[in-house]
Amino acid sequence: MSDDPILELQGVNKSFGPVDVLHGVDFKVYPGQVTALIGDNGAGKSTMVKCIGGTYTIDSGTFLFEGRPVTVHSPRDASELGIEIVYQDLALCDNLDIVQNMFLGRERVNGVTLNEISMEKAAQDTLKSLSVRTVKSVRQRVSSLSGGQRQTVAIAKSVLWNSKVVLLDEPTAALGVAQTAQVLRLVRRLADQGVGVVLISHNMNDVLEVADWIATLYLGRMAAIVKRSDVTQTQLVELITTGRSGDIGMTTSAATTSAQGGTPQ
Ligand SMILES: Nc1ncnc2c1ncn2[C@@H]1O[C@H](COP(=O)(O)OP(=O)(O)OP(=O)(O)O)[C@@H](O)[C@H]1O
Repeated sequence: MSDDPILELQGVNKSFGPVDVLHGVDFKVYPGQVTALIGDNGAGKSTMVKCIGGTYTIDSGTFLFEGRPVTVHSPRDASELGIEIVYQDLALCDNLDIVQNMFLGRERVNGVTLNEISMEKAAQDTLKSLSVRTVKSVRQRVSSLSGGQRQTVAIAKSVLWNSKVVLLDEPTAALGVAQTAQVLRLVRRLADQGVGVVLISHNMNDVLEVADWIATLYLGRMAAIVKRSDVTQTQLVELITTGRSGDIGMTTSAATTSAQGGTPQ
């Protein structure tokens, strides 16, 4: 497993007119690990995710991908690097089946139109590689799937396209207990395949269960990035609500950088 981050933000700032939203944000995503991104409403999580996904362009700071500075000006730039965002409202088409959804807009690869049989097999193989057993047939229409199954299809789609970093926006927000457990297992398997996973979540139980690293945004600043094993739920709640927690609270870039000096054991 690599000790080098696959994606890194250094001192990133983003404003909307007079509204400063992100201030000097540092962030790292490691391949094969889950980094949770948490913070109160309005802390700047969505803005940060949209900067990573190319919906917004950063005003200043450095965006590194696989160690090289990159400019991400559009979702296309991000997806060409291998960055995929699975939004909460899942961009799936209800009237299409699982295969059609997984290949939507990408039916041609390197100028070659894929045939139905190869698309069906690729969809099946991807679900199998993630040990997904809850989906009976890849020819099932998405409208007939449960919330958990829909999340599964959206996450599997990112694997099918060899994404290197996948950001999941509140993937369990609308799910019950059993489906949440299923999706969290899938999140772990995604990381086990070497993907750098970012989990945006308000749910502390989910975060504590699945994350390797936890990054807390507070009023647009990175309050702390800590190893899951080094933090308690109480400390996380303090970080979210005050930006500090005893000796965990770190508001400087230097502190954040040293906190992420290595991968968790
Ligand atoms: N396009 C915009 N123009 C002006 N202000 C914006 C814009 N987008 C976000 N903001 C402001 O930036 C701040 C951070 O918003 P953002 O949606 O990134 O927070 P969040 O952490 O994702 O919140 P939530 O958990 O509620 O989704 C908020 O104060 C918001 O009002």
